[in-house]
Amino acid sequence: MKTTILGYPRIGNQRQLKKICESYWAEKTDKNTLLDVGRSIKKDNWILQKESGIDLIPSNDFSFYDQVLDTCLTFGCIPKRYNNLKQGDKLDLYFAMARGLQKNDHDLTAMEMTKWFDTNYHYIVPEFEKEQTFEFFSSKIVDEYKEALALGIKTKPVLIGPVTFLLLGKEKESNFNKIDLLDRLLPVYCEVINALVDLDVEYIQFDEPCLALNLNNAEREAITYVYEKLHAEFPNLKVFLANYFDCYGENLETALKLPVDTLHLDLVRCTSQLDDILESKLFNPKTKLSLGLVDGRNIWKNNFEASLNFISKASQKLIPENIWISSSCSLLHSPHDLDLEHNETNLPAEVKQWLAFAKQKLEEIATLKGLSSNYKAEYLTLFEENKLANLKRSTSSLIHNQAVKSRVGSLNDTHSQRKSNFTNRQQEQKKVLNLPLFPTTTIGSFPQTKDVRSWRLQLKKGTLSQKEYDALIAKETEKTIRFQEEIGIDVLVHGEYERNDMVEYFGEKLNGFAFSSFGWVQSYGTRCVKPPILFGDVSREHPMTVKWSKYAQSLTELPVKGMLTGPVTILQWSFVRNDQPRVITCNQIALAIRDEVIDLEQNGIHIIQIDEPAIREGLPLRKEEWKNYLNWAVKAFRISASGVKDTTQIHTHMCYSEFNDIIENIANMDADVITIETSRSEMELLDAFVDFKYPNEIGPGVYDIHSPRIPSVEEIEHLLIKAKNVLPKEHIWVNPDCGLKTRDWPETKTALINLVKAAKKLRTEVLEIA
Ligand SMILES: Nc1nc2c(c(=O)[nH]1)N[C@@H](CNc1ccc(C(=O)N[C@@H](CCC(=O)N[C@@H](CCC(=O)N[C@@H](CCC(=O)O)C(=O)O)C(=O)O)C(=O)O)cc1)CN2
Ligand code: MET
Ligand SMILES: [Zn+2]
Repeated sequence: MKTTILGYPRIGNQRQLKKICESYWAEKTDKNTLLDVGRSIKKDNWILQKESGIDLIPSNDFSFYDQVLDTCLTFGCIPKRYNNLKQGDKLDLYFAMARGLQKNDHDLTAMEMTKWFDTNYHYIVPEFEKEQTFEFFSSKIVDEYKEALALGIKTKPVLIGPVTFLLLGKEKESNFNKIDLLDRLLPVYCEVINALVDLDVEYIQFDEPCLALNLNNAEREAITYVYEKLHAEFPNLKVFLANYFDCYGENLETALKLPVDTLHLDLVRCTSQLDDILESKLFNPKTKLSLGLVDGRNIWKNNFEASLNFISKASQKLIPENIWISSSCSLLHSPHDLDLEHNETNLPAEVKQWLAFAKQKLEEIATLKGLSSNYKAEYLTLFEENKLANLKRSTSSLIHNQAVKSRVGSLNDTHSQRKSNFTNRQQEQKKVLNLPLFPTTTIGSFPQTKDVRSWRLQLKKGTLSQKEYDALIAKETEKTIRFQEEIGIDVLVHGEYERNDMVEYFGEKLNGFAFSSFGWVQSYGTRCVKPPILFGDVSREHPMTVKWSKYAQSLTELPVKGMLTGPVTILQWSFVRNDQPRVITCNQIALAIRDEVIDLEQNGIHIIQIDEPAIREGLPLRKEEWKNYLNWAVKAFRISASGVKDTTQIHTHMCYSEFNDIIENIANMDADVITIETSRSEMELLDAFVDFKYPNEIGPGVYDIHSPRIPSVEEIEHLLIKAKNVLPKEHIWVNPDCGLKTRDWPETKTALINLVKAAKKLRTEVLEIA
């Protein structure tokens, strides 16, 4: 039996990669230093895995920005607008594709970003056209293999499989099917593989998580075609085929027939799959199985007893040499190292002993191997420790709160129903709010500058008192209110300066959560989150946001929007307990948010935004399970939003989501106003709302806040006219795609001034026509 993992976190255990990349972008660091930091992270990761007892260590799981963007570069899939950069430095081209480039005589938009399956990780969306060609453009995968080899480690390079790569991409023209590009892409895959085989590569891991989705026949046939072809071309290459995040489902038959060396199973997400495979007539016992037993998506200690049961089941049909013990998916989605955590207040020792981060997961994988070996005796203490920790968790008094359980138990339909329907509410709200046509607003956060973050750090260290900290935040909030007044925004926000993150902040205020100090997980590029750890029943002890919203409202006559994170998003972006159904946990959060909404209303806040950017991401990968999820997710949002008067306007916000498949459910959330991300796709994401005749008000984003690029008045106006042509004008709001926290002030100022100008121009035009 051997151990492996599918990938390791690459941001560095102190977020070294984030810091160096951001410094490089700011032209404060040179390229060599950047490359050095990259090399040292890779080296540390490889050595750590080796020392932890991982037998087959991945390479090319490192990335300076995103693994899908890396794949685009590997195969020369570079949109034409970057052609002028192709002769220059490849890393600069790469970052231009990721972030856009507005410098010298360049003005290039970034490529689109979207969610990686059901995770909070965002990948860069490949762009394909009908005449798309491919070439072996970047040798990163080969270079990294050599880099590890030089350290004496023969790795398993990781490559996104060609079918998944194509399916993740976007057809930029409507007259072809991207899957038909396979004939042009596959020869280039062969070239890349050839280069690796020339270096004596034994294993290549092909990630094909599209196998967890509902595929059509053509797509399934593409899988067969690819792996038969690779087998014919490279009969000695060991193909490690990785599916994860769900079962193979109706793709299992296809997978079992493939001439691959190893099939990887995510046994965390899909526990039934091992039986299905072992009992299948199609299963070739010479095929190795990689048992994904250690959860790459959550932070609870593995249950060794349960894992050993899987291993022993597999051992009845397979010789030990044909069994891999592995992580369920890449550990990219896990925080680095629990050993760094020493803050007892945030992470009590009792909770800490239930957890395992990436480094600890390596140890768990090695221990599972030990426990399945002839040296089992040496590992029995670890087994007993694991059993005890899991037992303690299941019986801990920290977890249960009877009052919360009974409140959730007594929820009924009135809790998820506003007092009147939207049309009535809209009339009532018009009377009290008195907003112009095309009202302007922002999504909530304003620049989280280095200063703001350093105040929080100083507060944590004790070098700033709470009072001093609050005074600084108040000043920043006031500055932001004044700025919005000056430039003519209609519905203001307070700026969210008091928050480290839109989920972690609420976690900190709610009972039932613990926090890490260094548990960073990459969300996109250099941006990371520290998901709070939801271990017990959730309740709200005190109001969480009233103080700052009330303060901001006291500064101005204009309406200030209250700002909350919705229950589904808090659930989705936390590490959630796995001892009860998610719907129950979600309803607990929904009730806490509902109480907060009511408190805001009672304190004079008449517009309240409940962000639900993760509602789409939480969708199960297989359509069969959508209905159930959408029912409870939409209901949880409604529970949080329905405690208020008709005159109180509820907003929601979503970003990086495709809405086509779920638009009916989005409408069913019945928010008075929804703001969505649409600008990178040139309003394409609006189509779903138009086709469905979305009944409520809507603010399609007209400023791509994930890029430092500043949109011109004309560009914004162009997008607004697009919206005005397809939506009733009384329903349209004007706002950026998402919050401004990742932006700097100079670009924010110019962009928002342009945004207000564009809205005003449109108002005048409409009035002139009328
Ligand atoms: N949870 C979550 N998921 C999300 C989003 C989101 O906002 N939150 N937005 C979407 C896009 N994803 C994003 C994810 C992260 C960030 C982001 O800005 N993250 C920050 C960290 C935010 C944070 O937790 N900040 C803390 C800690 C800040 C910090 O790094 N402090 C320094 C010290 C301060 C300094 O001097 O720089 C340190 O600890 O070393 C704070 O403000 O208190 C970053 O990576 O830079 C943005 C978008 C989708 N998913
Ligand atoms: C990822 S959605 C972000 C919403 C939040 N209110 C903000 O403006 O930052
Ligand atoms: Zn957003």
